[in-house]
Amino acid sequence: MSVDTVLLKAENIYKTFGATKAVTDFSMEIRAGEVRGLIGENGSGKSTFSSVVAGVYNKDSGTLYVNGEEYIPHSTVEASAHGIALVVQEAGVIAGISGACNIFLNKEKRFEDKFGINYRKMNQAASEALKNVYAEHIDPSVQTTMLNLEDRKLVEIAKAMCDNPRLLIIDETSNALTTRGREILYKVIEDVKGYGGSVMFITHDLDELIQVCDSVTVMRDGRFVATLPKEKMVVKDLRELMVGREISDNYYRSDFEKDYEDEVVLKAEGLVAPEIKDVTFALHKGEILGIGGLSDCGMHDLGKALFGIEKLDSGTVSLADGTQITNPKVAVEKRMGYMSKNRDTEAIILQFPIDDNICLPSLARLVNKGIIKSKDERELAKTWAGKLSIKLRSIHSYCATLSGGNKQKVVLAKWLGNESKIIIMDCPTRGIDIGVKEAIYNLMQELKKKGVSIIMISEELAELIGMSDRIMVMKDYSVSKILDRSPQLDEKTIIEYMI
Ligand SMILES: Nc1ncnc2c1ncn2[C@@H]1O[C@H](COP(=O)(O)OP(=O)(O)OP(=O)(O)O)[C@@H](O)[C@H]1O
Repeated sequence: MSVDTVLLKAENIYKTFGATKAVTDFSMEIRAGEVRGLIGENGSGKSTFSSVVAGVYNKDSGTLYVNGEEYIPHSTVEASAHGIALVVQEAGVIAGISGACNIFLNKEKRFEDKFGINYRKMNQAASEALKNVYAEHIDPSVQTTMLNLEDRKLVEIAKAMCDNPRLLIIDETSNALTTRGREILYKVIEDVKGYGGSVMFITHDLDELIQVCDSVTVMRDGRFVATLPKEKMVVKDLRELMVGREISDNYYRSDFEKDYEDEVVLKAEGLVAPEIKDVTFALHKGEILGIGGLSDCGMHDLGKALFGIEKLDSGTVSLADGTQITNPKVAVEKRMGYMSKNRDTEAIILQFPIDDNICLPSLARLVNKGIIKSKDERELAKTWAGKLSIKLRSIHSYCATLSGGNKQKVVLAKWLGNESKIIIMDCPTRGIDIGVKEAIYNLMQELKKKGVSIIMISEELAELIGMSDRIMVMKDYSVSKILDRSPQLDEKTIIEYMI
């Protein structure tokens, strides 16, 4: 197929959800062999459009063409039959069944013999599919619930790639991956290009976008804004096209003097768990303590342990008043908050309304004479949804109807609404657009000024350097170094202690 062939053409696509106009009069074309970025603010319609192309949603109107022929997918199975595969933003695998069963979902017939499905053959083929996406370390017979977030994503990528799709759609996946996972994803994209296929790549990371994509289409409020070739992909211009206003280049802190109190609010002493080795540190009032390292260095488990979710083999997490955090109930009572990296499964309840999610940690505070007035609940939820500019149709809508970035804002609203004094944020700006990122960093500084202490676990070195008072670098499940905020602190220094 020539690179001039238009593989996908979308003409005047409309998609609404009730009163929400998710995609409006949107048109674009992707050529064979092209890697096209698709960017836009949270809620601008990227996932909805890609889901229409991948057969998840029916469009309201407009026309899709694949290789010049009209294409009307009614399901992902039909889309897959047309060579279109989607890797979704969050949980894309089915829990409770093996990686192999996920990879060959709806394709089980391929392994049928006179005795039924031959799972040995299916596992063999799944091993091959995983190998093709550089993920041979995953055992395809293992249930996906046993795998970590990255490996679940790799199973999903293997599923999408198993029949060499003509168009691979990757919706905001890199932020669930480690550096190694991202390298794998980029190799897969190169492979698709190599056989003449195309990729639609959705990301909020503009540096990654420029590195990976040949061209980019910008969406705003469900509409087409522009398509730019690689040579015109400049971060500043892209930000402005997305947001429709100028965004400052430097949204991190500019102060470097010690700017937190001596008072210790949380002490972790000799923490030991399967993936934590003898971790000891103190968190101070008004401090942003960054925790960085390679994704499997133990920092995500540490976040859980500090909130009492992960059981410790030994060691203690204690607060200034002597309370030991042994479970999340005590943590919430003591005004601690925890934002999990696994948003859809651990941080919010998708099938609950937005207001219920926001109010969940605050219920004890909302009780008045044994009852919770729905007016109080609504007010609390509305206040925080407003402060964080959550893009929603109604405060009673289910969280499942929100775009990824807006779900992340609900998680934050939940802990701010409870007036948390200590917040553990695991990858707080994951899936967040550039405008909201700026707002979250400003909010962190405001919280700090009010004496709130923040533990920010992050895989983004720029974010750690830009926002932390101190950075605790972890390696092989233990603390390798604690670095003070300084204008001289650079990524290279942190990396030296990480690897
Ligand atoms: N299933 C649904 N039901 C109702 N509204 C929905 C549904 N899915 C998406 N929306 C709404 O459609 C709009 C576009 O959402 P979409 O998920 O496409 O945005 P996005 O650009 O992918 O955002 P993000 O970068 O945050 O992932 C949002 O207002 C969202 O709340």
